[in-house]
Amino acid sequence: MDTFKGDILSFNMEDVVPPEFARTWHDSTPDIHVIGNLPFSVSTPLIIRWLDSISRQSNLWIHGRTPMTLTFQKEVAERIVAPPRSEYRCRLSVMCQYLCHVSLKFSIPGKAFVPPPKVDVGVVKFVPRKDPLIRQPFSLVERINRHLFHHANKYCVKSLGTLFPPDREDLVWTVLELSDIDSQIRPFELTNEQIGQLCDAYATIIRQEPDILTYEFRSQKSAKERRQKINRVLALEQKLLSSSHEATTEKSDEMRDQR
Ligand SMILES: C[S@@+](CC[C@H](N)C(=O)[O-])C[C@H]1O[C@@H](n2cnc3c(N)ncnc32)[C@H](O)[C@@H]1O
Repeated sequence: MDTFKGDILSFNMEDVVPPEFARTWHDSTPDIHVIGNLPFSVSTPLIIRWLDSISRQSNLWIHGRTPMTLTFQKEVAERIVAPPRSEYRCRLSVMCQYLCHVSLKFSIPGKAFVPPPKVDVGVVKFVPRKDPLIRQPFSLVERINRHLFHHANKYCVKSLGTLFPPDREDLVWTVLELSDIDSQIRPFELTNEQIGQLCDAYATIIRQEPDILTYEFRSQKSAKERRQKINRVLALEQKLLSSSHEATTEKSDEMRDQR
């Protein structure tokens, strides 16, 4: 049996598989199974990378819909499989579920490991879907979900507002109209299919107005915060200058009086 050593985050598994195991995407799953007892620090970034590969049918998934069974911190496993309206529903739920059938197979108590982690472990099986539930590029789906779940419990209209510049609020209403989504539904209540409709509507808008894709709410927000901070420093400087000016004036008045 061959052994490979390396960083799993950058390891390309494409050449590990003998060609006779390869299947086409729409065939049944190949006789290959990825099994990993992952360190918690690696599991989430790794699954995101592998989901990106699944969406492109690259890396190991060039050989077909290879399933995976992987360990996660129990709470992360709950998030991965969380249905709409669940308290665990988040960006990770949608990113995993739109590309894969996911199931929480079982949990392992932390004390079963040596050394025991402080939390329990959830074992999740992923089987790539023949047809993804959302037919848009992974980066676009990722962007929509990042914005949507930034305010998972507020009305959708608020989360969607962060996708567009403040003077283009009209586009929020266009997205809602095109996707036929109620502005008062909350992101954690949305089904994967509804999120797909939002992604399609957003894709339609950026085809017409590509600049919108580069709008970053966070950098706008931090630019605004930076401006506010600079203004506060300038105001403080001004205050210090005027109080030292007052002190100098008082002192020269005092000296004049003494003279
Ligand atoms: C939870 S332990 C599992 C050990 C063993 N595979 C088992 O099942 O008992 C995770 C292992 O992943 C290794 N590891 C951590 N980061 C890694 C990375 N980026 N690439 C590959 N291995 C990594 C750690 O050194 C550790 O041995």
